[in-house]
Amino acid sequence: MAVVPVDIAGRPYEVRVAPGLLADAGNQCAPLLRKARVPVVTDANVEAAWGKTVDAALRRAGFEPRWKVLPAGEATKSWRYLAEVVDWLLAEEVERKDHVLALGGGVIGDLVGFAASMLKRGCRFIQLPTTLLAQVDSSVGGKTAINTAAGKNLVGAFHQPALVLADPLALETLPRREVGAGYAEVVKYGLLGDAPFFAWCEAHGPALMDGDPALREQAVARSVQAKARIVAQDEFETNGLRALLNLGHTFGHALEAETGFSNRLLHGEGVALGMVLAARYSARRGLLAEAEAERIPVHFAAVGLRAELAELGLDTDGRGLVAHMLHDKKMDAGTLPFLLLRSIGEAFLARDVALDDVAAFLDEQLAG
Ligand SMILES: NC(=O)c1ccc[n+]([C@@H]2O[C@H](COP(=O)([O-])OP(=O)(O)OC[C@H]3O[C@@H](n4cnc5c(N)ncnc54)[C@H](O)[C@@H]3O)[C@@H](O)[C@H]2O)c1
Ligand SMILES: O=C(O)C(=O)C[C@@H](O)[C@H](O)[C@H](O)COP(=O)(O)O
Ligand SMILES: [Zn+2]
Repeated sequence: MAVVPVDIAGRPYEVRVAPGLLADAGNQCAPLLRKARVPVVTDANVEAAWGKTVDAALRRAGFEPRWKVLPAGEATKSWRYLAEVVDWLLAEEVERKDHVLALGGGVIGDLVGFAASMLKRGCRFIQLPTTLLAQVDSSVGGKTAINTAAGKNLVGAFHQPALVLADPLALETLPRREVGAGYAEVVKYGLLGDAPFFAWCEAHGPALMDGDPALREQAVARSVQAKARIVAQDEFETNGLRALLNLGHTFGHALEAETGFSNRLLHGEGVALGMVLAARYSARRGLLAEAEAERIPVHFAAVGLRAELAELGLDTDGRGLVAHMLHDKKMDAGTLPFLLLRSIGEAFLARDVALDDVAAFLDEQLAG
């Protein structure tokens, strides 16, 4: 088992990565659980695929799981389901020192983490991530949120989990499209700070996508190590380091908003397109060699991820996409810092980007 410590000051925790962790969830969580009754929140797809396994694991360890099953999909990260989860946790008489289990992808993790952050001014929670995206990114680092009509993740809190159990076996039931979305966030770690890891992705990405369990486990462990290093040094995204994890997200979140947070574009798919756009925009400004920038869409195409904005068939223009960006949480006194690339493996926050220029660039990309 790989154990990655996340050294957050005052609230350190472990990310454990190993096949079979879901089937052993009761024993893994037992030292943290104070009562027989254990609240578990999940979505309908995950319940169908892994509910019995986790239920049996908890019962074998002497617990009585209580289940709340939500609809699957991004629309669940909303005021409506936040209220529903909080009311349910209150009805279950969850106390501050209790732990809520979040079993699912980033949608469940973000929603349950946010609910836990506000329940009785903060109770504990454990992440049991079941998507590649959640295992490599969303279950670690304590960003929790819901979406609102104004945009992505606009209401939320920093609230760290007490433990993360990443079981690569969970990925065996995950649809290929969802694996691709999670893989985009894996590639992100290479692009933002680890050129050899991007080269590893170029070499192994197609086999990873095809299901190679050893490669998936390596990708999860290496991604979590990268994220843990960053969030331990900048938990609240204040010193510029954690902002690097937002590479591709200003473009990506605008695309998600434009497509209505729907199945038309998954978060990771938006991030993949967003990283291509960030790289090409960096090249347009003379910061990055064009040939380097083009390695990114070539790699995404090789693993079956859409890499061309024009292929999304959006009915908008550059200004329309830039309008969504004005809600970005990086906005600072009316200017929007952008994550750009100096090379593959070196992202940085540029504070001199004019939104009119971004809109003009996006018009070109939309036209293909
Ligand atoms: N907090 C963070 O740091 C952070 C980081 C990255 C992304 N996110 C957020 O995460 C969300 C996306 O997460 P996601 O990609 O995991 O999506 P998701 O939670 O919607 O899961 C994707 C789909 O896969 C299904 N599923 C999950 N696990 C499964 C399994 N093992 N077998 C079969 N089906 C399974 C789900 O029911 C869903 O239909 C977005 O809202 C994004 O903003 C947050
Ligand atoms: O953990 C972080 O920090 C990230 O930025 C990880 C991103 O992959 C994730 O999508 C995050 O939710 C985006 O952050 P936001 O602050 O722009 O909502
Ligand atoms: Zn993301």
